[in-house]
Amino acid sequence: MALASGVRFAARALLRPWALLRGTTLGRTEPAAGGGGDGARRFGSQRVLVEPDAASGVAVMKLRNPPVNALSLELLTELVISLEKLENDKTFRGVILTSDCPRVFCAGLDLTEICGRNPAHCAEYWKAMQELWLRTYLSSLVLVAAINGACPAGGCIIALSCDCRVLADNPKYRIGLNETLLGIIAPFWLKDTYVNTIGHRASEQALQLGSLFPPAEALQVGLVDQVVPEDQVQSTALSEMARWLAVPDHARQLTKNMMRKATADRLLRQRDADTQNFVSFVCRDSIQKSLQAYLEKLRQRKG
Ligand SMILES: CCCCC/C=C\C/C=C\C=C\CC(=O)SCCNC(=O)CCNC(=O)[C@H](O)C(C)(C)COP(=O)(O)OP(=O)(O)OC[C@H]1O[C@@H](n2cnc3c(N)ncnc32)[C@H](O)[C@@H]1OP(=O)(O)O
Repeated sequence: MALASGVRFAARALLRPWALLRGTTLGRTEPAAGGGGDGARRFGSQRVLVEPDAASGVAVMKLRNPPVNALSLELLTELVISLEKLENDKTFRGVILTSDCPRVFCAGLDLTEICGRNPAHCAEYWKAMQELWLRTYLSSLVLVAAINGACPAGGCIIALSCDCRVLADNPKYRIGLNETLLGIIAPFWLKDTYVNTIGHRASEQALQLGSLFPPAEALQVGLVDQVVPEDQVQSTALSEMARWLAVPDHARQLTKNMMRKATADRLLRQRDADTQNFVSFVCRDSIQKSLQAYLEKLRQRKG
């Protein structure tokens, strides 16, 4: 009951994002720990914490959906709204995207959103996923992913939509698109994003094998730009940000658009068909069974 109303609330907000601003902490600012002036005030929502620094024009956006930052409908909605809010505020030129959950950047799709759900819910969920990807991939802001934990599947896609990726050097923090291992297929726009980042041959191999790369291999294949000790992820992300912000915004933004527009347009042209494909695929009995089995395996793995 509570979940159903939460989902309806999130869905309404996706259509009318400002609806979510009422009755939540989103849009409300509060002093950041140890902060004083306007530049140190933070805002956010239940699942996304935003720490803006007006002086530098950089905000740190933290995913906070424990235990593993699975991309629930609510988290997707709140991420889109928080990003939009920063984009509309001309004070900000860059965002560092990171996790507030220990050891996990983002576990990808929230499998409970597509297991045992009706087609209408799966469609609504997938549209929210498309929306987040389009918003991040085409964002006018510089986005740096400070990857401080495991980063499979949908988590990897969020990181790949950023302009630059810094990964903590921990063998448990693997990154990649592992969909095939769940018996599902990455949609074409995830595949395109992969190819745009690591090239065709490497993507062909990694996608079919469902490879999750440990840090050194992720660096070697070009999936991330830097691998650094865990306690240096944030500072390195800030240094990267400074490098990107040294470029005039208009030139960088137009260049980003030139590089990414064709890929995004491909999804924009076939958004409804992509949604229908997704829904008919995940609602198949055989796919539902393999998703259930995968979730069960994850639950049993514990302890
Ligand atoms: C022909 C047309 C084709 C059209 C397209 C069709 C399909 C496209 C489809 C999809 C694209 C999919 C992309 C995805 O993102 S799928 C999700 C893939 N994610 C994973 O495989 C990650 C799974 N999780 C993990 O490996 C680990 O949890 C992780 C390494 C992230 C963290 O490990 P840790 O040991 O810290 O935590 P756990 O004990 O494993 O988990 C805690 C808790 O969280 C639950 N959980 C984990 N991941 C998910 C998830 N993705 N969704 C929902 N719930 C998750 C886990 O079950 C535990 O729950 P509980 O036991 O505490 O109840």
